[in-house]
Amino acid sequence: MYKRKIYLEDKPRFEARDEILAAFEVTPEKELIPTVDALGRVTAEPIFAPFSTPHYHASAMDGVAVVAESTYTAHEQNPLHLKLGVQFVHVDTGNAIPSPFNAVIMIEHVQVLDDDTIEIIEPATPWQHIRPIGEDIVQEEMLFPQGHVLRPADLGVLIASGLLSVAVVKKPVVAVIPTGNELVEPGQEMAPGKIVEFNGTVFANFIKEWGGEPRLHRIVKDEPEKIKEALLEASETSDFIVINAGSSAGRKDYTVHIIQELGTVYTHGVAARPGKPVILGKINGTVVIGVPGYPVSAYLALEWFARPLVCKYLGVPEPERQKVTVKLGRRIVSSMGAEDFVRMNIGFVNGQFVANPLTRAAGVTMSYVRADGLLVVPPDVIGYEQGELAEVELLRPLEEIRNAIMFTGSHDLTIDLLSSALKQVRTEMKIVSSHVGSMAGIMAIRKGEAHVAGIHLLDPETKQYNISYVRRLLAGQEVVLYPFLKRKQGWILPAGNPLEIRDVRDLVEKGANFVNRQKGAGTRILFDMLLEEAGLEPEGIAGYDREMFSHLAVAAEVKSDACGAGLGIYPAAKAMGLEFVPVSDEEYDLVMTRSFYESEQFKLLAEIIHSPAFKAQVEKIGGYQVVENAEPKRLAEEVK
Ligand SMILES: Nc1nc2c(c(=O)[nH]1)N[C@H]1C(S)=C(S)[C@@H](COP(=O)(O)OP(=O)(O)OC[C@H]3O[C@@H](n4cnc5c(N)ncnc54)[C@H](O)[C@@H]3O)O[C@H]1N2
Ligand code: MOO
Repeated sequence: MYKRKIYLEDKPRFEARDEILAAFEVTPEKELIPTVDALGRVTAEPIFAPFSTPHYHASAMDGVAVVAESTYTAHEQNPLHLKLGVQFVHVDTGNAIPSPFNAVIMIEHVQVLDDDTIEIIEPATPWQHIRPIGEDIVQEEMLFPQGHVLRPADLGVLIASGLLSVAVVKKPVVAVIPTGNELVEPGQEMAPGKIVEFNGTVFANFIKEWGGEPRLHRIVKDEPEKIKEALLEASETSDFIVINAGSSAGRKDYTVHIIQELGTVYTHGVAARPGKPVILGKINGTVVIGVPGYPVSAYLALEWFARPLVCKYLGVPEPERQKVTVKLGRRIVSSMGAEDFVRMNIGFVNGQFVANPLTRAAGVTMSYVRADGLLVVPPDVIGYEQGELAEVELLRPLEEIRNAIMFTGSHDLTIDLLSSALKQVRTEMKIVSSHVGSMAGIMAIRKGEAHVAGIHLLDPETKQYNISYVRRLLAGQEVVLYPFLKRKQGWILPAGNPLEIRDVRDLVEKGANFVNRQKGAGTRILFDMLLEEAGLEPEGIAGYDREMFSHLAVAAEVKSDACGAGLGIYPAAKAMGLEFVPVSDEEYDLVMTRSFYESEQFKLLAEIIHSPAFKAQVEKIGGYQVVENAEPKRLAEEVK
């Protein structure tokens, strides 16, 4: 029985990395492979040209080959006539130049008088339009040094030089061992408590991308003997080992003890999050990296420690990510003494890169998938204020980020449809959305942190949507309120509407359990207005204080209670198979700066919004209508 290990170290990441790199004693092997398959491979030795290219004097143009010295008298006033086979021959591009000829005249500069006579009015200079032997490659020249990563054009040079096979560094074999009793192989039945093993596939493909050769092991149970057996076997057959999960302080986290028993543990725990509980050690002369189970922690730890080993084996430098300075759209808090890796969405707004953090939960794979970049907060920094500038490492090409439309405010299903329709017509464009609610959306526009925000805010006094809020919160700014959708708000009720709820009074009279939305939500404002109009008090509503943060959460609550009732949008009721009784049409509009409104990007969006295909898609959801023929309101002009 192993004692549970409770305390992990907080070793600086680079210290841990240098130690494991030093412990990884490599003797890279060479292999001879066909040149046609050598893309991305690393040359194992310098490569020399066995012969020159071209290997003969070749014509560089279509024309005639002449002896330059015999053309010197040619002049406009003194045209020179040359005879075929004696004073000239015809040549095409690439043809060998026969002796004694030493120059080519382009066919355009030749007057053909008859089948075997031409006239020229300009002399040729020796070697004009001839590619001499070795113009491209000289015999014995070094084509590539050792450690060169072969690109498509490099393969061309090798083949042209007759080198049909090439000596490259063998790919390091990396054993990938997933562990855990809760794991099942992909495709197997997933009973509650079972998790499909997917980290292994991700690791294998990262390793492939970096130039290694992964060997994905089947799942190993959390049993010390099984883990030991897998590690020992892998230590014989691989250059290094990546073992996943069981790295922390849980009751079944044996890995660290096993590595200790079989060899040495250099590190257990680095000062970086997520990814902290990493294990670095060696058994049987083979380096082992124990990466945490949580996917995002795992991917980061793999990159910190496995990538340098692959690069060391191949003898290539570790690539660095492109960095860009961004303005932070939100405050970022970080722990003192440890690095924090924050996944960020990035957009290009008003000539500046703006970034917002995604969730920091290490189990949310989509946060890594959706991230445009990583903000690495150093150990001695406790965070950044909103609006501060910081440097972010990019996970996507800069162009992709530059072309993204930053959407914020209240989320709606139709924004995803809009995004995919946009991508269909302009492959380089996309919408990146962060959902912060209508009010925060308006503030983001005010601070120049997004291009466009979706809002639906009812003014209880004027009974109008959106305009009064925009006037108040964006006073004096050059913004446009663009009418977009009407969506049906209504009662969300158990299937068949057993309590026969028709209006707000019925909630009280028929004893329904209401499910409310959080303060500030558009739907909450609507409900309070309905109460006031009916002369009812919040205290009279059972469940008024039960607050949910989304339409779907309300619907889920209603589904679990035969007397439940909520207020929300139709698609939420439909998704849960519930009854929907319409109450009002809510106006969901877009607010944006005037410069974005006038941009090509928005013109394209507007075109899509009003296209028959998009309208049909939106109406198919149910409870939605695209607003037609309504004038966008330009706010600053109104104020002037
Ligand atoms: N008391 C403490 N508990 C934990 C600590 C700590 O310091 N003290 N650290 C936490 C941190 S941080 C992390 S990260 C995790 C690491 O846990 P393990 O490496 O022991 O991993 P497991 O608990 O076995 O798995 C966690 C989780 O990861 C998913 N998983 C695992 N393997 C796979 C796979 N092959 N494919 C897909 N997903 C996988 C799975 O959802 C597991 O539930 O520990 C914290 N706890
Ligand atoms: O630090 Mo753990 O590695 O968050 O997920």
